[in-house]
Amino acid sequence: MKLLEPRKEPLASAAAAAAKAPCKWAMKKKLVGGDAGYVLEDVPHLTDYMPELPTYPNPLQDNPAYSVVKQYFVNTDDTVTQKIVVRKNSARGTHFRRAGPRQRVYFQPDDVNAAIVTCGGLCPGLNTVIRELVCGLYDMYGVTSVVGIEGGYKGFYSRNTVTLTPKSVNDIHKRGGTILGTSRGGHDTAKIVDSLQDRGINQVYIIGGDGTQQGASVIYEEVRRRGLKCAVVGVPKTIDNDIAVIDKSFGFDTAVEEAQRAINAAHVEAESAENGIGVVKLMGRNSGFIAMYATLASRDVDCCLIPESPFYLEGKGGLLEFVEKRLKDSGHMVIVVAEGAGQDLIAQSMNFVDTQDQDHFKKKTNFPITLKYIDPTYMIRAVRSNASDNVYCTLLAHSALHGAMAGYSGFTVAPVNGRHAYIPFYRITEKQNKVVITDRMWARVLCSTNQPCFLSHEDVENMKHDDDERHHLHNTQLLDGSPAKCSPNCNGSAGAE
Ligand SMILES: Nc1ncnc2c1ncn2[C@@H]1O[C@H](COP(=O)(O)OP(=O)(O)O)[C@@H](O)[C@H]1O
Ligand SMILES: O=P(O)(O)OC[C@H]1O[C@](O)(COP(=O)(O)O)[C@@H](O)[C@@H]1O
Ligand SMILES: [Mg+2]
Repeated sequence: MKLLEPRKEPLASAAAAAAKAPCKWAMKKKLVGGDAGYVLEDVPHLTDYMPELPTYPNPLQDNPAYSVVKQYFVNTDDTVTQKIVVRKNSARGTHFRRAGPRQRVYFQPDDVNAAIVTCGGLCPGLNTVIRELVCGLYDMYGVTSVVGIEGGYKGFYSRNTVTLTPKSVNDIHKRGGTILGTSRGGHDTAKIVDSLQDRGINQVYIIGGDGTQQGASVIYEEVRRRGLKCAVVGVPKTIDNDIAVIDKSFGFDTAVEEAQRAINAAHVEAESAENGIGVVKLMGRNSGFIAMYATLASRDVDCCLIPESPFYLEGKGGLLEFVEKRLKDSGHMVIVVAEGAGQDLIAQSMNFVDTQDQDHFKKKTNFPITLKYIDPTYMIRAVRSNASDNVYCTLLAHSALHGAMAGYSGFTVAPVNGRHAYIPFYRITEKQNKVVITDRMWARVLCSTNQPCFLSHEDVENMKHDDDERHHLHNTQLLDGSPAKCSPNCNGSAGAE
């Protein structure tokens, strides 16, 4: 395999490209430079536009549960590195502010009026995040006013609020969905901020995916424009695990686990029939992470199809040829298809998956098959979250409310390389995370299924080149105007290995 030549001047060209096409966020970025190429992509703080705000001692220091903690509070200078793999001469690169409780807070418990809203599609763990926000605010900070907004963003101006107490949310983590309800579709930012003002809400926790976080970012801008003391905090949610920068989204583990049940059923059905094919359709309109991880976890899958990896049906090296070969070799097979995979092909030419058209396959291959199609799409996201997601959701909720109490606003919270961090909205909304099919993880899938990659050598080389270009263009501008240096081994894609 051809190795790529080391790039000669990636940093200079990246800086020049950025200068030519300044991103719409350039003015809003809060970047701080340090030694050896260190960059902090900081999040806004209420004091950015309300410099005189008073502070108070953090009530956590009097909490008996925390009395044994060696260091109660996160050092104000602590940051979390975005890139964990470095070389001897690497620039230190991008960092985010470390999440956690601060020594001084900007809200007194009695003054806090918090609101929680869930938006977008469902995801296991939504109720756990709600529960832990409520209990955390009550138990750690002595807050006693928390309301839920029903029905997503629109609920701010079309519904009454519901009072949330530790008692009312006590068991909700054992249920799927969201007790608050959710919605897609548009919303009116001005009306939402009017509602925050009218109700005296000064901390708002917004749980949702990329669309929701973009909405939260605009809400934050409006809150700031009006000069309100209101912390706007995003908690990222996506069943597809397609949010950039963060390690993993909550509910993803649960979804992959639930998908195993469908794959097992498909395997049993396929094994029991002559030339049995079990097809499982999983969520993932744009990103194939659920299909990829469910395939790797199962070991019963013969072929995994995801939106990021193009494939073709007929002819040499096509899917049908592979299916025929695998059936001849082992008498049955399991195919996992992410819903966005080969959309054009499936719609236009085959109806292989959607109509269970067994005659079609027979016509094409002269080969009798028994096809069983399982569609657990909504089942994998409607379940309650598993133990590991419950713990994850608890930490997310705690990190979120520590940030709000400490006066940060206009940020989202998530683990980056295992440590929770406060991330500016633009970093998680500017780009969707996708499976990189030139990374080792996808190779692991191909190895485990032994399926062809359905790509020519030339396609693979072109993709590698495109990835390389993208990674080196991922640069940024410091507050003093100088370009922050992207390190020579910047891999640019969160979660990639
Ligand atoms: N680009 C956007 N800018 C501002 N708000 C948005 C944007 N996209 C979606 N929203 C708001 O966020 C809500 C949820 O978005 P949606 O894309 O449906 O789900 P998700 O947050 O899971 O991606 C929508 O109801 C809409 O009001
Ligand atoms: O039917 P709905 O509610 O639009 O949801 C389906 C879609 O939402 C997704 O699950 C992604 O949503 P999130 O990333 O916001 O969780 C897609 O995979 C799927 O196509
Ligand atoms: Mg979305």
